[in-house]
Amino acid sequence: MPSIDVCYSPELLHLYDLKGKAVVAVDILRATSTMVTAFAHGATDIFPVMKLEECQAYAAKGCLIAAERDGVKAEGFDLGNSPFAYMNGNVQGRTIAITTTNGTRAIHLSMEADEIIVGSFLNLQAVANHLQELQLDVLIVCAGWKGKFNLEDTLYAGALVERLQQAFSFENDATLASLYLYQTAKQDLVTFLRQSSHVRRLENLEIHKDIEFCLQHDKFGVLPVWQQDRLVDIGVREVKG
Ligand SMILES: O=C(O)[C@H](CS(=O)(=O)O)OP(=O)(O)O
Ligand SMILES: [Mg+2]
Repeated sequence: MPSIDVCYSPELLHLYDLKGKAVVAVDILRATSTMVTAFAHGATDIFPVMKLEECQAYAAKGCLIAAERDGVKAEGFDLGNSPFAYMNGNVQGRTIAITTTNGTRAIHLSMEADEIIVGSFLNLQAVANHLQELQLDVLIVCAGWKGKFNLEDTLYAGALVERLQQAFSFENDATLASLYLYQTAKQDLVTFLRQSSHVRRLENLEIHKDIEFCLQHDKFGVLPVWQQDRLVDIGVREVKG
């Protein structure tokens, strides 16, 4: 039986051997939720990049360029990090280059894995189904915030563990803790996260609509995976609304 484990921060990745594993990179608020939303609305591929200048250079290649710093769209970019900015037909058939504070970094630091999958509550079951087919050991990599633990990515880890617990073994405290946290909070994730650092940090930016959106389960069947130098969607292209 393959195993499942949770890494609470990209800064802890040096403790794990990623070879032979499938990594699920997660940044619920909001980078991976936004990437999943972009694919669900027709984006063809996504380049997650670390630096603003690197991202800007993709404009010359015909890409839409997206950047978030301090929770807001960086100046001179087409898009920020709100999923709602990707829903009005503007990303249909387009390639996107994106850089955010935490999510794109988590993806880049996971490059040694055999497979990198982008997870969010929005495509929770699509990820769970894929992992059951793959039969690789799984490491859920929480993007956290600037190297620190966060609640929202841990809740997602617990939700994925709950869906996979019959088919995967887990004998580590990180996985158990994420599962227990999710089971405590799942009746009302929005209320549970009210005191979280992300909600408090970005409260003035009025992103409550984004938070409620990103906490919806199984809205999309998309399955972004890393292929060669970019993310592509190998899931079911179905927008439920
Ligand atoms: O845009 C977001 O929601 C966050 C902003 S912050 O760094 O958590 O303040 O970025 P992300 O890379 O999606 O975590
Ligand atoms: Mg985040």
